[in-house]
Amino acid sequence: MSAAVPTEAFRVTGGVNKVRFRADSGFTVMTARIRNAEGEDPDATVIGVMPPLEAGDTFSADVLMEEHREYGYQYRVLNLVLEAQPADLSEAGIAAYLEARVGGVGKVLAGRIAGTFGAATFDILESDPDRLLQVPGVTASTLHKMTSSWSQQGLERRLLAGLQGLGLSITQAQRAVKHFGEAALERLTADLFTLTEVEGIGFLTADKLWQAQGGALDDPRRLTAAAVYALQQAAQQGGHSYLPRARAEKGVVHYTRVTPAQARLAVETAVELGRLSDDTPPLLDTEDALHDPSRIYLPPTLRAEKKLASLIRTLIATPPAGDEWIVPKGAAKGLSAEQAGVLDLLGEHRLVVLTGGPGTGKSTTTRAVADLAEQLGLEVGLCAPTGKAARRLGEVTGRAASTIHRLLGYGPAGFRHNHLEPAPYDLLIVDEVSMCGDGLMLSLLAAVAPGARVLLVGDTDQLPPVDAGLPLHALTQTAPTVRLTQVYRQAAENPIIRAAHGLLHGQAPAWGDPRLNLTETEPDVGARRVALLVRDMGGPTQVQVLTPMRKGPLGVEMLNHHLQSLFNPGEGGVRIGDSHARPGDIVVQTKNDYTNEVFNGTVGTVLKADGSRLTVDFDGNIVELAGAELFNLQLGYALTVHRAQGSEWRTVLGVLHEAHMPMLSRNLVYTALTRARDRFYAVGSATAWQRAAGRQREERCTALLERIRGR
Ligand SMILES: Nc1ncnc2c1ncn2[C@@H]1O[C@H](COP(=O)(O)OP(=O)(O)OP(=O)(O)O)[C@@H](O)[C@H]1O
Repeated sequence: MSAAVPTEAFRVTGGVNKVRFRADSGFTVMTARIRNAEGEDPDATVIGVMPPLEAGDTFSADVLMEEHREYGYQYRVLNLVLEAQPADLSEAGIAAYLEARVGGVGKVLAGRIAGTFGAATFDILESDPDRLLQVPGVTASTLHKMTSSWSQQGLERRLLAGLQGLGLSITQAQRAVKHFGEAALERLTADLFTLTEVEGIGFLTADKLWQAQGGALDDPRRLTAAAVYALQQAAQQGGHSYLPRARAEKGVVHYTRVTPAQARLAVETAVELGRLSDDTPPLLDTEDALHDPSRIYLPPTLRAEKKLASLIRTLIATPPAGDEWIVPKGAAKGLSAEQAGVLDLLGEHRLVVLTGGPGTGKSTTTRAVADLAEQLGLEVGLCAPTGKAARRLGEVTGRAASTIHRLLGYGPAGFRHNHLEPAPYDLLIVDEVSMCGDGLMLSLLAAVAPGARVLLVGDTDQLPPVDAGLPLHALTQTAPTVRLTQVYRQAAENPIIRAAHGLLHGQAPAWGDPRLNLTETEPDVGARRVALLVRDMGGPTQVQVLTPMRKGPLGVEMLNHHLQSLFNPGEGGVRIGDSHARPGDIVVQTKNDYTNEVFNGTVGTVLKADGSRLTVDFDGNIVELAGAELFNLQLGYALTVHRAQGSEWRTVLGVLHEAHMPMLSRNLVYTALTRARDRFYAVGSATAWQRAAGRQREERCTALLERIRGR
C-alpha cells in the first residue's frame, strides 16, 4: 500500500488470516492479506461491520485507511462482499477451510478430501458432489450434510452480495435477511421500500438507497411508502392516530417533494393497496362541510382504536363481579365528599376515573380505595406507566406497585397477561394515566379479568402521552369520573400549586414570591448563569434543573456541560450516553432496567468510575453498570421536562425562553412547574411563560371518544 495515508476510500480484494473479535452487531476486527493495483499488505488489521467470515474466506471491500492512536495503521471497511471461494488454495488451506466452514467434516476427513481433490475441491462440492464419495469416510449422510451446509452458506453469501448490490450496507443486508429470510433479495428487488418493514430502517434510509440507484421520484412504490411514512411520523411527532386526507397528502409532499397531485395519488394508492385505511365517517348533515372529516389511518392503529373503544364500552356497560363491594362508614374518614364519591362509584361500576390537578388529593383517595379493597378481601394490583411513577405510587399507598409492563408480564413475546390470560386482580389501580397512549391503554384493559374493577388516576392537564392517542381525555368524558377540584390547605398556601391551577386558565404565574420567582436571562449566557444560580441555591444536590429541549444554548446538553464543569471539573471519566461521568457526577437513567431495578428518569450520583465501569447510587439503590448499560445513562444535572414526568423535587430551576418556542405549550410549563414541591425558580423570560400559558397544545387526531359513544 502506498506510504501516504490516502484520505479517500479504495477497493481491495483479500483473504482472511484470522478473525480476532466479532460483536453481535457484526463489528469485526480481523487480520487479512489485502491487495490492489498499488500493492499488497500481507497482514493488515481490518475493522468494521462485516458479514460472518472465517479464516480463509476471500472478499472484496471498499476500505478507508486510518491511523489509530494505539494500534497504528488499520483499514476501516465501508462495504465488504464475501467471495464464494476461499483464498488459500494450498492443501492445508483447503483442509482448514473445509473443517471450519463445511458441516459434517472433521480435521481428518478434511485433510483426506483436500489431499484427494486439491484446488478442485470446491468446484466438485458445488457441481459434482457425488465424486466426494470416493474419499474413505465420506458416507452418503456425510455428503448430505456437506452439500446442504455449503449450499446454505452459498445462498446466504449470494443473498448478502445481492443486497449489497442494491446499495444496502452489510448491516442493513443482514437485518433484511434476518427479517425476510431467503425471500429478502426478491422482495427488495421488487420493492426496495419494503425495507421500511425492517426494525430501525425508515423511509428516509430506503429513499436514499432508492435515489442512489437512480429510482424514479414519482415511482408508485416510493410514493406509497411515503404516504405510510407520513402517518407514522404523525403518530410519533404529534401523537395523532389518524390524519385528515389533506394533511396526509401534505406529509407526502413534505417527505418526497412531489406535486400535490402525485401526493393525492400516493394516498389513494396506499389505501387501495391496504397499506393505509380510510375510515372517514359518513358526513352527518349537522357537520359543516368546511372541516375535513376524512380519516386516514395506519391499519394497525385503526384496529387498536376500535378494539380499545369496544373494551371501554364493555367495562362501562357490564356490572362488577359479585356484590362484595360494601363501603363501611369509616372507609371515607378524612376524605372529602368528592373523594368519598370514588369509593361509592366502585360499588356499581367496573371502570372509574379519578382526575384532578396537583394537591387535590388523588393519592390520598387512591390509598383509601386500596385500603377498602383489601379489607373486602380483594386482590389489588397497583401500577403506573413509568418506573418512577410506580415507585411513588408504592410510597404513597404503602404497597407494592410496579410498571404496567411488569404487572402484565411484558417480555420478548409481548404481554403475558391479555384477554386469554387476564391479570389476576379483582381491582387494578393505575396512576399517572395521562402518560398512557392508546396502545398501552389497550394492553392494560385487555388484561382486566372478567368482572374485575379498574381505577384510573391521572391529571388530564399534564403533558400528553408520547405515544399516539389521548385515552384519558376520552375516558373522563365517557366513564364514571370524579374530578377533584379542591386544593388542600397546605397545598393552597403553596404558590406553586396556585400558579399551576392558574396556568390551566391561561394565566402565567405571578412571580415574586421567594418560592416562585423568575430571573430574566439571554440564551447565549443562560447556561453559565444557571450554573451560578445552582451554586447560590446550594449546589446540584439541592436543585434539579429542567428545560424543554436537549439541543441549543439552553438545552440539556449545554446546561449539563456547564454544571459539570462548575461542580465536578476534570478530565476523562467513563463514557456514558452523552458525555463522560466521574465520581460525584449526577446522572440520570434513560431506559427502564428491570435487572438493576433502575427506571427511566431516576437520578443518581456516581460513587466510583474505574475503567469502563460505574458504580451509581440511585437514592439508595447502588448498582454497578458497564458495557451497553452505560448508554442508558446521561448526565442528570439538567433534565428535559418530558424525562422529569412522574418525578418531583423540593426545588426545581426551570429554564424557559422564547428560544424554546416550538416546544412551549401550557401542558409543558404546567408539568415543569408541578415537578417542584416547595420552590420553583424560573430562568429565561417571563414572555415565554405568558406565551406558553396561552398555547393549548395542538389537538390530536383521535376518534376514540366518538367510537366509545358508539358513533
Ligand atoms: N380530604 C382531605 N382533607 C384534608 N387534606 C387532604 C385531603 N386529601 C388530601 N389532603 C392533603 O392534601 C395534600 C395533597 O394530597 P395528595 O398528595 O393526595 O394530592 P395529589 O392530587 O396526589 O397531589 P399530586 O398530584 O401532586 O401528587 C396532602 O398533604 C394530603 O394530606
